[in-house]
Amino acid sequence: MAVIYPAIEPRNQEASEQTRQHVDQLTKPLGSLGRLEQLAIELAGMTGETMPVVTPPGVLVFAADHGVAREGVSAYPQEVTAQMVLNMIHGGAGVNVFARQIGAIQKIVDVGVAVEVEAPGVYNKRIRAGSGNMLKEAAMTADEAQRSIAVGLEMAEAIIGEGAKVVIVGEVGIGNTTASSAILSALTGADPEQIVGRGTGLDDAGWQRKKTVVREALALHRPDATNPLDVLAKVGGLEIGAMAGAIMGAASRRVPVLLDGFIATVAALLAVRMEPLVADFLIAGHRSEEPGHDFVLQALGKEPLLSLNLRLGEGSGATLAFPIVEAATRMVREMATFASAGVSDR
Ligand SMILES: Cc1cc2ncn([C@H]3O[C@H](COP(=O)(O)O)[C@@H](O)[C@H]3O)c2cc1C
Ligand SMILES: O=C(O)c1cccnc1
Repeated sequence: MAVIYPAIEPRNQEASEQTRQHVDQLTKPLGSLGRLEQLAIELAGMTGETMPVVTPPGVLVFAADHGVAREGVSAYPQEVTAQMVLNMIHGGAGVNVFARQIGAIQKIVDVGVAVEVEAPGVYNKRIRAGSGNMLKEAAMTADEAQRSIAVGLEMAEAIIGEGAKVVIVGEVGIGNTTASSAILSALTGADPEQIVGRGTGLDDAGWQRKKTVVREALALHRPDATNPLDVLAKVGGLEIGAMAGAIMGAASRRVPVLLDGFIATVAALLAVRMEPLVADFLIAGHRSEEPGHDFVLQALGKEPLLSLNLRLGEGSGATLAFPIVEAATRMVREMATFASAGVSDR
């Protein structure tokens, strides 16, 4: 299968400029709403609407397992992935709580959990029963990597078709901070020593082991930094490919993407390396505790909205940041101007 990447248009500069002029007429000292003003101007460029609407948001959670989990690189066992998928179907995961709070459309997609979770409500897009152990073999074939991207593209279309005006991508997959770290090292040349973190909470010995696993997997496969698909196939993960596809799909529909933590942001970097204009549609939701997150945010040139010491994933940090994004659009639509309110301008 050869996945065809959708065309992506840059931001609409005229819409941004009109929104900038409107924001400067609102009843507040010039520039006093700081980054909220910048956010409104960026949202106008992304959507092409001078008064953008971001409700309802859509949350896509992609789930898959990782062969590398067998190397003791997570504080939790692999069964947790399937168990958390079931928990999400019942609405009990962190992301579900915060997604309900913001009135989000939610979808949970199985791209390759080790043991199939048969529950109504799970989108079955299984490509294989977990990726290969990157320490011994490629995580996926090139074909499987392309199929994972296609799943993301399809799910972005589905949630946008149901009305989502912002897309949040989340994930669950024990071992996926190892895969994300390997992708980030492969794409940027970052030293694993600097970007590999403790994930779910590894102790010192586990953390050292995880760094060694990433270093050895990269030495074994030598992924081509200029070929994001090669990187995804060799040291990536099924849900990470799907997240990259969904991010690309949203960007192609001019729907802003609100990024979650380390894993989602690494998926965004993959998407940007595939189609650079994707970067125009990204908003960084929060800064995760995972040390590689700061590194990948810098690579993308994005400053996060929140810094709450989160290290959960699932899309949780992005759902928490959403009210700020919504506030930026309400500021544009609902605040009075100096003229309309009869307030003296300077
Ligand atoms: C109960 C539980 C719920 C989670 N929700 C997200 N993650 C997060 O932790 C995992 C990645 O960390 P590592 O690479 O260390 O395995 C992923 O499942 C991610 O979504 C969870 C992890 C656990 C244990
Ligand atoms: O930042 C994240 O996305 C993250 C960090 C730790 C564990 N799972 C996810």
